[in-house]
Amino acid sequence: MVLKKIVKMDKAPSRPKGAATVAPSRSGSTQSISSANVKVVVRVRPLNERELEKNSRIVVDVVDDKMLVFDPKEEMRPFFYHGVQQPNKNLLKRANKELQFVFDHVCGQNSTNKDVFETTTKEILVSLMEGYNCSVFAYGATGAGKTFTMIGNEEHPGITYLTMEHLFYTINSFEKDREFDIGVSYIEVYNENVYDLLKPSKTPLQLREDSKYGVMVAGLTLYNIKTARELLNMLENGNKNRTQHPTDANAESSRSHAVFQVYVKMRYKTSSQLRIVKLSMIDLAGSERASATGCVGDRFKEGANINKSLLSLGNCINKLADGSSYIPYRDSKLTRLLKDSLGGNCKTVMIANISPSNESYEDTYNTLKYAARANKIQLNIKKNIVDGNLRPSQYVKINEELKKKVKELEAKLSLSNVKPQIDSDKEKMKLEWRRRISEADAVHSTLENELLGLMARQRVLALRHRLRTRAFNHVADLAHRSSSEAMEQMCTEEIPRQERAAENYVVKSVHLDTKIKVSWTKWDESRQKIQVIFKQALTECPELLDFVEKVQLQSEIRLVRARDSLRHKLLCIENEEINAFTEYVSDMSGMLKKLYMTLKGYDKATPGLTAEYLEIMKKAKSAKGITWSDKDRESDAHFKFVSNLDLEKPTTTVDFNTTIKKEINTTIDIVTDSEDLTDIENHDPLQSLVKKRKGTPIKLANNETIIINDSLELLDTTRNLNSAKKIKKEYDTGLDIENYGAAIDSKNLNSTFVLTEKIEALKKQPIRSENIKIDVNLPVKKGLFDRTNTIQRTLNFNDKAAKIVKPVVGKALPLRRVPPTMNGNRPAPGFGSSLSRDGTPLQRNVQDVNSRMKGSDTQKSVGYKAVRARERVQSHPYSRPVALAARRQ
Ligand SMILES: Nc1ncnc2c1ncn2[C@@H]1O[C@H](COP(=O)(O)OP(=O)(O)OP(=O)(O)O)[C@@H](O)[C@H]1O
Repeated sequence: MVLKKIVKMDKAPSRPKGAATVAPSRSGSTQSISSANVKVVVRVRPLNERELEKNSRIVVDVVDDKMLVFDPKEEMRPFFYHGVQQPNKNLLKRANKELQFVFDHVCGQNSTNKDVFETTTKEILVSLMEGYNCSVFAYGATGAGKTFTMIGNEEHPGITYLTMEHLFYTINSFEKDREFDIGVSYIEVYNENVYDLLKPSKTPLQLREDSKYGVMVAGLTLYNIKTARELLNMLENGNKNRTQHPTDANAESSRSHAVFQVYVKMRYKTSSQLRIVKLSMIDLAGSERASATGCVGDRFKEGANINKSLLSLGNCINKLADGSSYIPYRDSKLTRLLKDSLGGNCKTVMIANISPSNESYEDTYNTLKYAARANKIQLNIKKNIVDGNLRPSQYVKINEELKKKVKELEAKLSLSNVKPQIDSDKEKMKLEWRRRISEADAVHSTLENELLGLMARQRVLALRHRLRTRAFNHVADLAHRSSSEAMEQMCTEEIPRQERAAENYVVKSVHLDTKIKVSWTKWDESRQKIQVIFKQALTECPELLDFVEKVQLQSEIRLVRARDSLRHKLLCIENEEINAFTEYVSDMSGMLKKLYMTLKGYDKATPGLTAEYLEIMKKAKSAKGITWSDKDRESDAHFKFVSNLDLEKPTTTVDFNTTIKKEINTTIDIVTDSEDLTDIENHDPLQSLVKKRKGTPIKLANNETIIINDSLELLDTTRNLNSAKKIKKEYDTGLDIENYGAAIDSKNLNSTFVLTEKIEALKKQPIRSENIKIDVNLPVKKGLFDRTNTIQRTLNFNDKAAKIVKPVVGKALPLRRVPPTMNGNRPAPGFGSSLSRDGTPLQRNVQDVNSRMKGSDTQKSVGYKAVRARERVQSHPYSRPVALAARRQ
């Protein structure tokens, strides 16, 4: 099959910079084939018969496969003058040039075409199959062996045949995934004209250059061949058509440039992608000087054109090697034809053929210089490594040293190849640390969430109990001395319920405290463990800092979220409480107004009462709703406790109570009976922390009366139960409520004592449900153990050294009804007066109790009997006057 005319050249892919293979040379120089895109191989042919006959001096010394020395120094032969050996050299002898050349490869006189093929086109076939255009030039003077190298003969086929043979072999190996078409052409450029050697014609072919199709030879015939054998005949026939004329240098001197081109069309079976690459093998005309041919006329003109095109080729190669942007392809037909086969994406091999004989001294020298220009980059390398004064024998030594160095470099290179392994080891280590950190963090976060959950429960429980206690206070206050029904309900329902609640609270608190302690210990251990892991990880992989910080940040976020959640919960509870409290206060104020108006209607509103009422109105006005002072909140230890989640110090309820104790140095106000009890303001230094309220007078065994200084802010079961206890006592004994203080036994002062004992007992028992041992080291509270987030009160009733702290407002101090005076005069009855409503003079019970304690049992019994329950009701400041009641009856 004949492929006609136009062959579209695919743009071959550009070769990546520095992707060339670097091979050590025997001379120790290192060369990069692709660095200049031109590989230069020098082939030295053997001496021909004529040269042998002339006993020509060898002017080319091939040192190794990379290096040759042109015109090497000769061994000094003894020089005799008039039969006497002269110490100086032969002055008649021309000085040797001794030029060292290093090329990509040097083929010596004994090298075969096969050897040349191995070092030239075999390599570039790989590039051809990858899609690069390739060119091989045979350059040299006439008779230097160009045609022998390119075409050869039957016995020694040239590299064109060997290349095609190998090409077919390569194609076979690619046939699985590609389809190939091989087209060949054989043309010559003679006197700047192009002729088809396979289809001889006297009419030269025209070169066409198209932006789309590149350089084309119009009318050129491409022959499709299937085997290398077909090529041999083709080449033989083509060569016959080649312009040859005998010259002085060569009887069959080629006077034209023969260009053999192989077009390889590859179609990829999978993608149907088509690619056409071109291999050009050019047997150049002899490069000798025109004068050397001894030709004149047409032959001289041939030589001039040959030189012109070779000069042009040399210029293009030089420019390409220099990286110039402008390449003078248009200077000759040859370069125009080979435009797409030189430089750029093309791989070029120049085979410089030389004769070793001094007969061709100038031509050889010129060829070597030409080849060296083409191999410019390599020449620069040569200058660095070659000492001009070295003898060939020394090159062997240098060669060995350089080989050693190359081995070292290769070893280093292989070491550098280990780096990715090291990197991957580092990556592995990083991953391992990440895994360990993540695992430790997962465990830690679970423990942390558990701990935070328990602490939040503890806070919610404390707040709920506090609010419950506050509510109980109000009920107790309302029931106290109000009515027998209320007192009965208080004793039978409220007090037992509150006691049960207090007990439950204690159990739950202790239980939670214990769980928190256990959980915190685990959390703390895990925290220490993860800190160690962080430290180790950062020591070994500092790059993990970001990851570690991220994990730490996540932990902080967990804490912040837990705090938020707790505060939200507390806020909801307090909000409900505020609503209920607001309603309660509203009802209270309505009731207060009714009572005041009733008293006023009966003209019983005393100025004191009126002033007090007005004061309350004033406060209500300024209150503008319920305010929660920030200042008060800040100083409120309970508030601090419930609203904070401090993982560093997981305060237990017990710890919290201890803290309160430290903060508020609990004082028991022990007052002696005083006339000023009603009027004296409480100036307790702790007033900023706690609001004082009316105390409850208690008669002690040593005749002293104490008043427990209760705090509204630190509402506690103690006070409530004290209050409730009073009610209970009064109710159970039926004693006069105005003298109940004297009847209270200090041993049963309040039920908190009983609760304290129960707590102690609880502590000694294991908690069955959770199977967690209660920490027996919990601080043992003496006296009135505060299990209800209240002040711990320690009362030592036998302590004679008990200090009188201060008197407390004594408005509510019960007054004892005293018998009428002998003269029957009674003080004016009324609220706050020393007279009862029926006019019976009233006396501070403290004094009365004191006197009774000092008196006989009979006196005591008389004192108790003096007040009856009915009178007690009537003596209530808000009860209706007897006279009025009697009138109604
Ligand atoms: N390496 C070689 N081994 C043996 N003989 C060789 C070798 N090189 C060349 N010759 C012989 O030298 C002679 C000249 O060789 P050749 O024709 O190849 O020179 P040429 O460079 O092509 O000359 P021209 O440019 O004039 O065509 C031939 O007879 C060839 O057989």
